[in-house]
Amino acid sequence: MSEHQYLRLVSDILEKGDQRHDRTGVGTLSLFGAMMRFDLSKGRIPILTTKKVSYRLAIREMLWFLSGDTNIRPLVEQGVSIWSDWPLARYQAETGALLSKKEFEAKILADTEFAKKWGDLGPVYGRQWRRWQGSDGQVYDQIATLIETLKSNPSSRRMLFHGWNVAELKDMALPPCHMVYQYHVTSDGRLNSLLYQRSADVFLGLPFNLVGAAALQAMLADQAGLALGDLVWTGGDVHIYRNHIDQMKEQLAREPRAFPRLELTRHPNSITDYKIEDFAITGYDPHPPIKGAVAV
Ligand SMILES: Nc1nc(=O)c2c([nH]1)NC[C@@H]1CN(c3ccc(C(=O)N[C@@H](CCC(=O)O)C(=O)O)cc3)CN21
Ligand SMILES: O=c1ccn([C@H]2C[C@H](O)[C@@H](COP(=O)(O)O)O2)c(=O)[nH]1
Repeated sequence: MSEHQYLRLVSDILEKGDQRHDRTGVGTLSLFGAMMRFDLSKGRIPILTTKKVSYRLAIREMLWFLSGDTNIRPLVEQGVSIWSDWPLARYQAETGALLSKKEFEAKILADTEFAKKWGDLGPVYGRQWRRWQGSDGQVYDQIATLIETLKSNPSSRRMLFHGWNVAELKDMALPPCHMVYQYHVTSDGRLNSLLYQRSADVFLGLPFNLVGAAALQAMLADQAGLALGDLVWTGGDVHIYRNHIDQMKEQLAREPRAFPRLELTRHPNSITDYKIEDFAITGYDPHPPIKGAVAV
């Protein structure tokens, strides 16, 4: 029930992973189907300790999803660059301009019209979670419905939200990876969650996804007046990019430490009112960071 699960998954992939070509051209080692379970009930949050994880970026990303926004501008304003490569690639492909990521981000910040035109990722996570456009003409806020159900009918088996809106996939910069989140309330009032991730970049993406899912679970429990239970993570195509193999071996050689604690220091009335300052993480004592390039 700890970081050893992640490290075991890494060594399984390195040992038994299928060598595959992938969309990005980088190539991966991949296994299909994996599960991990983290106990959040004692106040611990799964932020990996075998490398330093920039967990604030992952929480900021989750708050951005919850805001319903799909433009990178508010992320860039907060110093979060993890989504900038995809709009930049589109800008370069469509205009032939050769800007660095830094130059592109500076233009996104300086020019609102430019940001509107080039900074949007299409109808990705935030759009589907908060404003799913139904074929009946109605707009559905899946997060609001989830919180209502957690409060009014916690034994429901229908508490989930989904990002895979088939009709809108073609307009997304990337189709959702962490695509279904399901919730469950135990008879003694603990909130469990299960995240299904169809595709997982085990070195760069997965550590962020675990932090995001745990932060979201903590906010939902706070909104619904519930305690925390387990976070179950399950992955489909679970892969290590070829240019991350050395980094993963280095990480495997490190001894994991205890996960840090998460406490929400404020209890806003709405899921959209949380701020990064509300997340108090204590006791995080990671090994040094390990760098790796993201496959675009
Ligand atoms: N190939 C790929 N992997 C991903 O994990 C991923 C995508 N693409 N596309 C969409 C988002 C963007 N995500 C990303 C992108 C970059 C980092 C990254 O570079 N992380 C570094 C440094 C972050 C920083 O400090 O700025 C890390 O060491 O965690 C992480 C997640 C997750 N997703
Ligand atoms: O939150 C995220 C977002 C993306 N990823 C990874 C998983 C894959 O390596 C790429 C997406 O490429 P696809 O070809 O669409 O699968 O991004 C992640 O791990 N976590």
